[in-house]
Order: sequence, then C-alpha cells, then structure tokens
Amino acid sequence: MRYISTRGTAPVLSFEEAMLTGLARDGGLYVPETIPTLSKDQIAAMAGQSYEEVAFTVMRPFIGDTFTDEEFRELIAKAYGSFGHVARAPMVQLAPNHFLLELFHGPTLAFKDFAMQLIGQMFQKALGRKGERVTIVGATSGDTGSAAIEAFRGLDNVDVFILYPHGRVSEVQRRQMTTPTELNVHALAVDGDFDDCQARLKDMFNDFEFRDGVKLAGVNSINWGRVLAQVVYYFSSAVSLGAPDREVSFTVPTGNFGDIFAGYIARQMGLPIADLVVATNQNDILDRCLKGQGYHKGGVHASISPSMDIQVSSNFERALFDAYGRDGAAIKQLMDELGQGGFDVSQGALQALQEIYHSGRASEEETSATIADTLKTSAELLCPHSAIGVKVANEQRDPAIPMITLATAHPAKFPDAVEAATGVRPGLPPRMADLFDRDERLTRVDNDLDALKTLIKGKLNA
Ligand SMILES: Cc1ncc(COP(=O)(O)O)c(C=O)c1O
Ligand SMILES: N[C@@H](CCOP(=O)(O)O)C(=O)O
Repeated sequence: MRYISTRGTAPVLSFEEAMLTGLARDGGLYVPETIPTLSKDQIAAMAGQSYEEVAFTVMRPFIGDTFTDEEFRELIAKAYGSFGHVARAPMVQLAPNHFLLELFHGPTLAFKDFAMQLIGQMFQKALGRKGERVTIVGATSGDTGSAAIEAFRGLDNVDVFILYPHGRVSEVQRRQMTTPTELNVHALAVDGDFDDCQARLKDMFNDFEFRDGVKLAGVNSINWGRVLAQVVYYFSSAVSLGAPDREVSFTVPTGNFGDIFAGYIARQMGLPIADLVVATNQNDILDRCLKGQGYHKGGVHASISPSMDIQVSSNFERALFDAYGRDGAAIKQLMDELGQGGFDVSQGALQALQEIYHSGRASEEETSATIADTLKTSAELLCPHSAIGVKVANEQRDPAIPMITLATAHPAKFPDAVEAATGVRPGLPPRMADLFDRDERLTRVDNDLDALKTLIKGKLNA
C-alpha cells in the first residue's frame, strides 16, 4: 500500500513513513493510492465480533508490512484495553431507526481516543525499533490535544507540544492537557483561535529546517493513521444494524472533516452507506460550501461546541482531492486561493461532493434545545457537539433507513453548556474526580511562528 499527497508532488511513501511524516512536504495530506475493498462476506463476518477483531480486518489492508499480523493485533488490544465499555463504541436508540453511537468511553472521553490510543502504540513500536526520537506538535480545539497528551505521556521516544487557543477550550479539556506531570508533554496556550494554531502547525511542517531539525511528527488528522482508525466504528456500528444486507446512514458533527472522511473511506471500502451527513455549528463554512456557496473564510465565532469552532477544515482537502479527480495541481491552486480568503468549487466537483455528503447546521439556541429535548424524549444527556449531530439528523433522515449519529464527546467535558440547557450538571467518571484539584502546567505564547519555534527548541534543549 502506497500513500500519495493531495498536492501531487511529495514523495510517495509507505504506511509507516506516512504515519511518521505527518504533513506531506508539498504541503498536502497523504491518502492511500487506492482504497482496498472488503467483500460482502468479509463485512458480514464482522457480526458478533469484538471491536478489536473488526479493527484488525478493516485496518490490515492499509498498513502494508509496517507490522506483522501478530504485532498489529497486540497493538490494537493494548489501544482499546483501557476503554470504559466492553463494546468500545456502544449504541443506544434515540427513536425508531435513529441510533446514537457513543464514542466517548475512552480515557479522555472523546472520539479522538479511538485513533490516538492506537497511534500512540504504533509510534512507540515503530520508533522503538528504529531507535529514533521525534517531536510531535499538535493543534487542538480541545479534544485532540487531551487525547494526544494522554496517549503519549511518559513514552520514551517522543516529546509532545500541543497548541490550543487560549480561553477557547472547556475547563475540563484544558485541565486534561495541563495537569499530566510527565515532562515529555507540554500544553501551549496560543493567543488566537484553533485556525491560528493549525496554521502555525502547518507553517512548522513547511519550514524544512525546523521540521528536520526537531524531527517533527504530527498526530492531528493530518496523519492518515488518525483517519484510518476512525473508519473502524463505521463498520462495527453498521454491521450491528444489519449491514451489509441493510443500508445505514450516518450524521457526523464536523469541524476538521476527519471523522466524516473516515465514513467516506468506509463507504469506498464497500460498507453500504446511504447518506453521510455533515453537521456543523454556527461556524458553518462546510455546510455553505456543500450547498454551493463556495469555500470562503469568515471569522471563527466562539460557541458552546468549542471543539468544532473551525473555519479552515484540514481534511476537506482530502475530499476535494477525490472530487477533483485526484488532480494535485488543482488542489494546490485551491489551497493557494484559500490562503487569500477562499475559493469556489467547480460545478463538476460540487456535484461529486453532493453525491456523497449532505449537510446541515445548528445555531447555539438549536443546540441547547436539542440537548434539552433529547434528555426529555430519550433520557440521553448529549454533549453540545453530539446535539448538533442529533438536530441535523432529525431534520435530514429518511425514516426508512437507520440513521447513526456520532456522539463525539461525553457531556461532562462541557458541563456548563449542558447544565444551562437542562439544569443537570454531568459529573466526571470517578477516575477523573480529582481533575480540578490537580496543579496545572502550561505556557502562554503569541500566535507567532518564530515565538513558537524558539519555545519548542528551548524546551527540547532544557
Ligand atoms: C467533540 C468533537 N466533536 C466533533 C469534532 C469534529 O470532528 P472532525 O474534526 O473530525 O470533523 C471534534 C473535533 O474535531 C470534537 O472534538
Ligand atoms: N476538534 C479537534 C480539532 C483538531 O482536529 P484533528 O482531528 O485534525 O486532530 C480537536 O479537538 O482538537
């Protein structure tokens, strides 16, 4: 299996190389050269299997000879062993033919744990045998950072720096990043929004002297391994509702487009998915674009679903790459235009996108109302991101086709928004009960590439 860049001019890499490289050297994102498919029988055989067995079947064709089967099974087992639910990704029913896929039973209570726990294991194995050390820099609107710090804290071969927007993540998210005591992990509070953090991260990857000097690696969904691990729960949930003999649809609360893109990959692999619905908050650039209004940046507005406060949606580049017939030069041109403020999508590419993705948005009021309604009608306490999914799914779903809405975080990560909507303050699980008593360690830093590079180099040399 070989990996190519969405901008067409970076070296073609193996899975291991793509995983450890992060952003392609031409500024693009790595994608598999071809998408392997699973037969109907292979998908049907997943019924009744453990999450770990499904994970092995789904991911194995993508990893080439990076790990032996035995090694890969062991890494998967270690990754999901710490999850708080035996099913790993259980489902509950909200209404006839509407299901909620709970992706928040991992160690940091968000869907990011599914990929990050595995990436942590894969990095450790791959770097350990090469005898190499890398510097991971990540950008977060709250959940990627906490999941990455949890997955990599204390590991031998990595130093981790997480850039988060100062004052724009929930207190639980911030404390998950700032309270671990292991000295190889660092939380950096940037004076800016998430788009600024992600832009500075990509600047670092595009600064080859810095990149090569610190051996930069990435664990955002820039990294193909992140997307790959998220493909698995599309299979496990669809099969439990009757796939491959029955079609299902998915609604996905969306920001950086990694999670919904994983759904698209599942569909390309042969999973019968009728609709893939993108659900955004008031930062609705993706909804507007998919409705034919072009991709034009506005400001990022802080919301009660802070993890989705994103305008420059990194993985949309992967979706555009396929919609433009895998024309790397066309994608480079669009991304250059995005740097100047935005671009219009060609008619053919828009049609290709609309054949795959539907979309909707939820305002702040609609998000709160959905949290309250869902508690009343289904006794389910939603986080604001999941509520956006449920609101959009309710509007768009075909009652004849099972709809699976992804619940991307535990409500206790966003207690203020949930309490304001319902009067109920969700509590953290007992293992995190002392989160608010722990000391915090963070560094404030300007939204400035040189300041960040100096800070990171200084900490590495300390
Ligand atoms: C809780 C939560 N929901 C949804 C999203 C959106 O996921 P994606 O960025 O993969 O679109 C994120 C962050 O990315 C998140 O943290
Ligand atoms: N919502 C994310 C934003 C980063 O997304 P990623 O999937 O590219 O890591 C977060 O919580 O940080």
